Amino acid sequence: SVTAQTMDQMWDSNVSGKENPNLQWFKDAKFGMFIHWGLYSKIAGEWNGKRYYGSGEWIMNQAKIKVADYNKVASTFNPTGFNADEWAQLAADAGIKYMVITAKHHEGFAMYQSKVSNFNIVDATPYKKDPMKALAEANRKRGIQFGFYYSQFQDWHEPNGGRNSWDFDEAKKDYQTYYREKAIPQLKELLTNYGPLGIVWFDTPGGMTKEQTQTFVNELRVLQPKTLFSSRVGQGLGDYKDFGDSEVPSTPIKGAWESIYTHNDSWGYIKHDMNFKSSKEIIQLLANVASKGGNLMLNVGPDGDGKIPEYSVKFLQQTGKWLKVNGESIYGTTYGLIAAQPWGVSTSKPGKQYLHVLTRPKNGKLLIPDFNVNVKKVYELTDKKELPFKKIGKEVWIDLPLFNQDAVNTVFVIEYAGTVP
Ligand SMILES: C[C@@H]1O[C@@H](Oc2ccc([N+](=O)[O-])cc2)[C@@H](O)[C@H](O)[C@@H]1O
Repeated sequence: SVTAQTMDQMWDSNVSGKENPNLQWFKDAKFGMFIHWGLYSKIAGEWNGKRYYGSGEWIMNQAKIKVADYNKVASTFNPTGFNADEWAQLAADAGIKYMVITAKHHEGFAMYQSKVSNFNIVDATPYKKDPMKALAEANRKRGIQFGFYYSQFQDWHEPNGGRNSWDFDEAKKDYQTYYREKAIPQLKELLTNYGPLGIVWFDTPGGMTKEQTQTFVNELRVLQPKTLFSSRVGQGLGDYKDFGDSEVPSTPIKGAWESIYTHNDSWGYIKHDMNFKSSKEIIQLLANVASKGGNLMLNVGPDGDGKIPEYSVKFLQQTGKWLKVNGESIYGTTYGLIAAQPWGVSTSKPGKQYLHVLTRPKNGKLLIPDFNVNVKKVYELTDKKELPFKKIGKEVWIDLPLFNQDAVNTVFVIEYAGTVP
């Protein structure tokens, strides 16, 4: 049988140990959209004719671009192609239940109207509009939870912000001044001006002691007590755990957690990175993450004109088509009680195991080597057609119907009585 690791075995788990009561929607959601969008989206991975690879949102750091030069990018940033309903509708069509977008990334530029710093999309660009107002509304209309990513420590625009060591001497920085004068007031704007937020997604803590982080968290939580804080707030004060980038735990994990993945190889838009994951890869990744009890938040990187790349649109819509008929085997499930097998993985609901057959056994005979419970019936999820099965000791053998070999994920349901040992 399957044993799940519990959170407190993880270093940065929620030290209070008591789970945030507002986590259920998150745990049932299973599938989220991450959006990295900023000035780096216009730079698109090329600076002074030189192409950069990896994470496009790091180009200011990779190319050691001076703040004075980087500011100029804002003066030509004009995403007239941005359409909030288009983005939220894509999320809905893809079967996505929550969206988290970068309000401010390490570059320090606010992708919303900020009274705290004029280095923002309304005051520093010809665009002069706040896209986050419309995006929050467009998601709310579709019942999609909405949240912001905020780089609380790294800010390469600010003399006292973290980690711009090519303009400023890191050792001379007073991070507390930056937190007090920019990060905290901006986070308060985000928790005040865009309606109820499902999530604040913090990234890479730094420059604060445990006590200072506790004060920081308390000061923000009072604004929206229900909002979930991601684990990268640091010091174990988050509500759910985020694994490293493009990382899935090897075994099931109890508690709320999330795997985050790029759709190609970059979070921010890079025009020369076409290595997009197919819908087959996305659907199988989602099943894999769900089988271990977690959420998948898949990223898209819109370009400088506010358009989501066509391959992201195409492959997400295809993923949505699969979820429309198979969503029962993902949404609201918990980790599978049948360990990963050569044919695929499992997810759970009370008295049910969903078998995600990613690779059809050549002879059509599917083996569950260790499932010593009273199996009541087995059927295919989509057409509910019952299938013959036999129990031999603790083994369960299922005769699979013919289905096309390159089907990305065909789901069968086992209904059983009793508890899986
Ligand atoms: C989602 C990503 O998060 C961070 O990168 C990290 C942060 C932490 C880890 N980690 O803990 O493994 C890995 C990449 C950012 O630097 C990056 O630009 C992107 O936003």
